[in-house]
Amino acid sequence: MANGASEDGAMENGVSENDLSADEGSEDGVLANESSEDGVSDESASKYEVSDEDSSEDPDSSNTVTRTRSSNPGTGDEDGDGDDEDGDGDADYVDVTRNLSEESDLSQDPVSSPFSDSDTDDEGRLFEEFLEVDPIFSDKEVLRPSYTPNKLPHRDSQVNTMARSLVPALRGETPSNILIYGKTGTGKTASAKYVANELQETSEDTEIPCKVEYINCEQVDTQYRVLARLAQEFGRDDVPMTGWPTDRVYDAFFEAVDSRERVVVVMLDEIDKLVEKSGDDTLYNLSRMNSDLDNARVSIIGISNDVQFTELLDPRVRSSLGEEDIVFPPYNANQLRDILEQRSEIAFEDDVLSNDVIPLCAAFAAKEHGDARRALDLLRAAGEVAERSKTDRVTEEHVREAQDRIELNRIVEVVRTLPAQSKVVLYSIIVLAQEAGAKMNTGEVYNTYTRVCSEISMDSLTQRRVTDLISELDMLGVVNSVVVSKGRYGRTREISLSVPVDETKRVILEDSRLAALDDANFADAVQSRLDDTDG
Ligand SMILES: Nc1ncnc2c1ncn2[C@@H]1O[C@H](COP(=O)(O)OP(=O)(O)OP(=O)(O)O)[C@@H](O)[C@H]1O
Repeated sequence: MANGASEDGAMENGVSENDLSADEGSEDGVLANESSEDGVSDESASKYEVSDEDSSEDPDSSNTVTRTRSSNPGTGDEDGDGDDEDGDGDADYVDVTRNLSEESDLSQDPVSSPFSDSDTDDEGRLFEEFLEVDPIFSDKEVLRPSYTPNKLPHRDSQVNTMARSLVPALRGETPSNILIYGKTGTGKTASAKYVANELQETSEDTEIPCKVEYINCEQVDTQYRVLARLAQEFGRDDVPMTGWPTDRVYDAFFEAVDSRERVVVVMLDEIDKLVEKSGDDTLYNLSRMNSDLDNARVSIIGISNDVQFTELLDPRVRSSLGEEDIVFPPYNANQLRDILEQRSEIAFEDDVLSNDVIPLCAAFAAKEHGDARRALDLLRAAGEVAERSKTDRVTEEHVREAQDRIELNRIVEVVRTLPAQSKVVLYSIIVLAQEAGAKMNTGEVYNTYTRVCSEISMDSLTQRRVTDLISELDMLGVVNSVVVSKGRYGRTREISLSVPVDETKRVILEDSRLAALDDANFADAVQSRLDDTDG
C-alpha cells in the first residue's frame, strides 16, 4: 500500500515533530484530538488527552466509505459467493506461532549461506543483503483487515448488547433483529463476527442449533442473490445465481430452512448497499418469514456505516429491523493505542517498536475519524518502511514517512478518479501555481482553463460551472479555496493547491485525453494573463 510516493511527494502531515517529544512526562499522553485546518497544530499537540471516554459519541455515520472486507472466518469467503475477496484463503485465524526463524537463521549464520564467500561476485547477493537485518515482523498478517482478533478492546458494551439480544436463540426462541451503525473501521464487522462465532460454538451444546449466515451486500446486492445464496447454504445447491423467478428462489430457501428446528441469524453487512441497489423487499420478506415458518426461526443483523439508509425503508420494515440499534462510536486515540498494543504483540518481534510509534499511529488515526483499520494500516506501513530501510527498529520517522505515503496514495486515487473536466481545471491551477505563484483567483483559473481546453480540443464549460468544480476540488482536499475581502473592490475567491505538484501532474497526464498537455507550454499565456490583470 505504501507505494507510489515520489521523492518530492512528501506532504505536510498533520502531527508535528514536537507532538510526541512534548509528551515525555505523560504516561498515557496522546495527542489532543482537536485539529487545526492543516492537522494537529503544535499548540494543540502539546495538550494531551488522557481521558478514556470516547472522543466522539456522535453516531453520525454519514461517511459512506466502503471497502472489501475480511473473509468469513474459516472459509476465506466473505460474502459466501464462493470468492475469496481478500484472497487470503482461510487466514482469519492465523497461526500466531509462525515466525521468521528460517530467515533469521540464514541471516545470522552467514557461513551456512551459499553466498558467504566474500570473493563470490555480487550477483546472488541480493537476498543476503536483506536477510542480514533482523526481522521486524513476527506475523504481519495480523495487522491486515482479514485477521479477526478474538479480543476486541473497547467494544465490551456493544458485544454484550449483541449477546443479550441473541441469547434467546440458544433457547430456540427468535432473537431480536439488530441494526449496527458506525463509521468505517469502528469494529462493527469484527464485533459481529466475534459474537456470531461465540453463538454458534455455544449452540453446539444445545438441542436447537444456531447458524449465522454472513453476507456482504456490497457483492451480493439483490434480493435474488441474497435468497439464492441462503438457499444454497441450506442445501439447495440446485438454485442458480440467476434465472429463476424470485418467488421460486424464496420458496426454495423457505423450505430448506424450515426442514428442521433451528435458529438462523442472517448477517447482512453493508446492508445500505442492498437497499440502495434493490430496495427493501429482501428485508421485508426475511422479517415476515417467522409468521409462516413451522420449525425454524430467522432473525437479521444489519450492519451499515450510513445511518441515513433507514429513511429508504418502509416504516414496517424499519420498525421490525431496528428492534435493537447498536451504535459503534469512533475510537479515540487512547482506545486506538490499546488496539494497536494488543495487535503489535503478535505482529512484531520483541522490542522493535520505539516508544513513540504506537501513540503516533493512534494519534494520526484518531485525528482522521477514529478508524482502527487506518491505525493498523499505518502501523504496518511504518514497519514496512523500517524493513525497507534495513533497520531493526521502527521509529517515529518511519511512521511519519508511512503517513505521508498513505496520504499521497489517497490523493493519487482521488485525482485519478476525477472527471476529465475537473482534471483540466486542476491542471490549470497547477500551471498557474508553477508559473505565477501559489495563490490565484477564479478569473485567472478560468482563463488558463479555456487555454488548456483549446490545446486539447475539449469543449470548455462556463465560468460558473468551473467555479462549482473548484468547490468540489476544495471539498476533496485537492485545492484550498477561500473567499477573501478586497475592501471596496468587493470579495474574491483565493485558490491554492493543496497537493504536491509533480505527483498530481503525473497522475493527470496519465489520462489519455489530457496526455497532449505534457508538451504544451502555457508560460506565455499565463504571463500575458497576469499582465492583463495587473493592467
Ligand atoms: N476493538 C477492536 N479491537 C481490535 N481490533 C479492532 C477493533 N475494532 C476494529 N478492529 C480492527 O480494525 C479493522 C476494521 O474493523 P472492522 O472491519 O470491524 O470495521 P467496520 O466498522 O466493520 O468498518 P467498515 O464500516 O469499513 O466495514 C479490522 O482489522 C479489525 O480487526
